[in-house]
Amino acid sequence: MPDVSNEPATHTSPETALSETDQAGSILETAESLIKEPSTHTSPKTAQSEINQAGLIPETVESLTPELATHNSPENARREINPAGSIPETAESPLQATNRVMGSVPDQLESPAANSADRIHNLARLLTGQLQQNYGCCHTTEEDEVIAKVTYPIDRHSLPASFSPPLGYHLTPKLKSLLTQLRHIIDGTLERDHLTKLRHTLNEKLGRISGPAVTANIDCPKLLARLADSFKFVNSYEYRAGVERIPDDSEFNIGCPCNGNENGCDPSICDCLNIEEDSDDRIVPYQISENNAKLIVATKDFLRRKAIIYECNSRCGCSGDRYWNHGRSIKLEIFNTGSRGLGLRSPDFLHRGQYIDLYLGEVITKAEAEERENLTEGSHTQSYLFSVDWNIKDDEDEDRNMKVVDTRKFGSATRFINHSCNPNCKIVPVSTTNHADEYLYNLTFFANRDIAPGTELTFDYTQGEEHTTAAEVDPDTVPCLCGEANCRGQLWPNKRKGQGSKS
Ligand SMILES: C[S@@+](CC[C@H](N)C(=O)[O-])C[C@H]1O[C@@H](n2cnc3c(N)ncnc32)[C@H](O)[C@@H]1O
Repeated sequence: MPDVSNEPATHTSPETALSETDQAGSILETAESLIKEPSTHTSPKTAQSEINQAGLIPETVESLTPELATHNSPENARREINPAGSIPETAESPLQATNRVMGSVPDQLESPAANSADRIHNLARLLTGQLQQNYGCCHTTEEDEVIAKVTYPIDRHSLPASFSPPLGYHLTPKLKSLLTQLRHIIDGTLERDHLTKLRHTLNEKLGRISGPAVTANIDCPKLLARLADSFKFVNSYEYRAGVERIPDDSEFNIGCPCNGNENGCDPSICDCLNIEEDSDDRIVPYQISENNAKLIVATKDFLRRKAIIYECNSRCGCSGDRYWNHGRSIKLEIFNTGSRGLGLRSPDFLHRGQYIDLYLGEVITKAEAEERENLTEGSHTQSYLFSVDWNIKDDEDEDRNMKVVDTRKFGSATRFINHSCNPNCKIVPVSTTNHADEYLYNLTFFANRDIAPGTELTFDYTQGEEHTTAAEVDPDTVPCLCGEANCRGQLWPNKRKGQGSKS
């Protein structure tokens, strides 16, 4: 690594000089082509007028380059900065001179009026002028090319490969500083360009979700990249190999005998009205919302129960249009919660019992879920598996028939719903068009209380299971950061990572 500092050791230590050089790496690369040309192409005078043309520097070139002020030819300039020669003695120290010179540059470069492309362009021109002054090189055509490259960088790799001053020359502190600034500005621009691209990609993906708008408000580049690059939003289940399904036209797929009147199905005969687990109660799960006559919501009583909904459908005597709110009717926003990764909220007011959305993703077999879980075990703490196990009776049944919804790579917006020990949503199993397929149904979110706009939506990942107490926290399990007064301290008991279970 060459010594790139011509300052006395007291001003720039070798370590600092080296690290500055490293920092300026890609700028040095950018500037390489500037110094390949012989010194005859552009005189210092031309350089000065070009720099002034750029509208950057109110002062003269001489005032910006005091070490050159007394020299009119590149020859002299070369001798001046040649390490073999001596730095002329002036009234001020080299550091003072550098500070004085550099002091005026950042102000202009940081002008809030200038956008990043302008700033790069201006800085590149300034840098070009400085290189011309110091090394007496720079061909206008080549300069234009370099300016074009740094002004409109497509990516880091489009910049030239390396830069070093001509043999026997050192970079002045001012040039080093300019190069470093250019590097920072280019880096900032590349990052902003990258973020803009990611946002665009993500917005396109979000735009393909059916129903009211789903938006993303994500400031963290890493989270944004994860979502834009490696996640696909889906509007229905994605069935994977080995998942067996009973066809919709199966003879076992029958509807209720109700002929449907304005009171809905008859609880005494309706086969769709669900039967609560461990009871013979037939429950009517819906009612018209007390606060919004146009809204059908899950009843308060139903939200307290552990039950599945068999929704009436086209095979029913009532023609299936009575109880159900078909499709999502609220807007959603994915946002960065900070400590718990991404989360979900709605800008709309949600009424207690209001249908929110489905939990969609890849439908896989239990064996496949175990394989996927083993593959990711230990590499992260996030889990996106939800068991569809409402009708599973025993271990054998589970091994043979249980399906799991995996939302790690494919999913709906609800896959961003985080856990809370005091949740405002509930996930309910809902069988819709195919009541015959007892091993496959929808996982459906409802508001279990009124929810103000902008409130994070949460549900209990161990809903329906026995809960541990805060005193029983397993230090090896995923700690819960819901922040509620009744927080149990962990997401899943006993190191369990899968979050799904019977509701
Ligand atoms: C289904 S994802 C929820 C979305 C997730 N936050 C993300 O950024 O993709 C479940 C994961 O979110 C995180 N998480 C959810 N609720 C949490 C909580 N209360 N405390 C800590 N982490 C939580 C855990 O990493 C968990 O494995």
